[in-house]
Amino acid sequence: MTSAVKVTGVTHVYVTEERATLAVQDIDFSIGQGEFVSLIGPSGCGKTTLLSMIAGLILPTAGGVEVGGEPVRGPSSKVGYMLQQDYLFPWRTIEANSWFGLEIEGRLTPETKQSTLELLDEMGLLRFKDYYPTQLSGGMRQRVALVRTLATDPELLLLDEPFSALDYQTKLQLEDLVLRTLRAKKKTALLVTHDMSEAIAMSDRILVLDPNPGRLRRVFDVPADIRSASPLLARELPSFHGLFREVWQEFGGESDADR
Ligand SMILES: Nc1ncnc2c1ncn2[C@@H]1O[C@H](COP(=O)(O)OP(=O)(O)OP(=O)(O)O)[C@@H](O)[C@H]1O
Repeated sequence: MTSAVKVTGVTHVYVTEERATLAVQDIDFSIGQGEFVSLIGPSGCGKTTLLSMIAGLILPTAGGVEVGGEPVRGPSSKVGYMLQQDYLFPWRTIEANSWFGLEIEGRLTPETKQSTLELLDEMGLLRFKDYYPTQLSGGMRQRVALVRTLATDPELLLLDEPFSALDYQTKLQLEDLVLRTLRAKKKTALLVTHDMSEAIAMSDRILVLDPNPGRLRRVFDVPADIRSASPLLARELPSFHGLFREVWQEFGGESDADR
């Protein structure tokens, strides 16, 4: 079966007038169709660099990236991006913000408008369609950003800390909504997060990166009982706590057993 994402021997060096920075080196991994994978690691280990290469925003210095079996040579409508900030246009209504990606791709038709309204309905936002972003809460705005990302029907979603600016309760609710939606639509997702609990609660697999330069340190498979639970209930399972300890130790943390 073709991988949804294939990263092979990828290295990226940022070159400026002052210096060259080896951001990531010799990274290999693939993501299966419909799989949800998280990328975690200390600040500066190259998470955003990797996402940018998969999105086709920057090119690898060495190695290659494939999405849906085709080499990535630039941005593509196969890939959707959701970020920490929602980047909604304040002068556009929620409905018009939701269409934005379709408009840019020249795909705004009565049918795609209708399917966007259906997505707004799925996210519990239909009655706010004529509101403006400033009239919505942070969690609602991120739900609009999710609708805008899904409206173009990408195969792959790149999620760069989309929950990190939200309060804890809203974050858990949105994690649940995003996971249910992506599973139902059989989308492939790669999430960058600093939150180990979030990575464990949402993912099928977790990739841990080392910094300076960014390298793949370890891959964790998330047990089936966690994967079949909601992100909220997953956090109560004994296997969740076991995996949390293992990942924590990988980062150099201590457990009670070490003391
Ligand atoms: N545009 C750029 N020009 C030069 N160096 C860069 C650029 N972007 C990132 N870097 C460097 O590349 C390395 C990896 O950065 P990157 O932003 O990918 O890490 P990250 O893991 O996403 O960090 P964080 O968790 O803090 O967001 C860092 O050393 C960073 O300083």
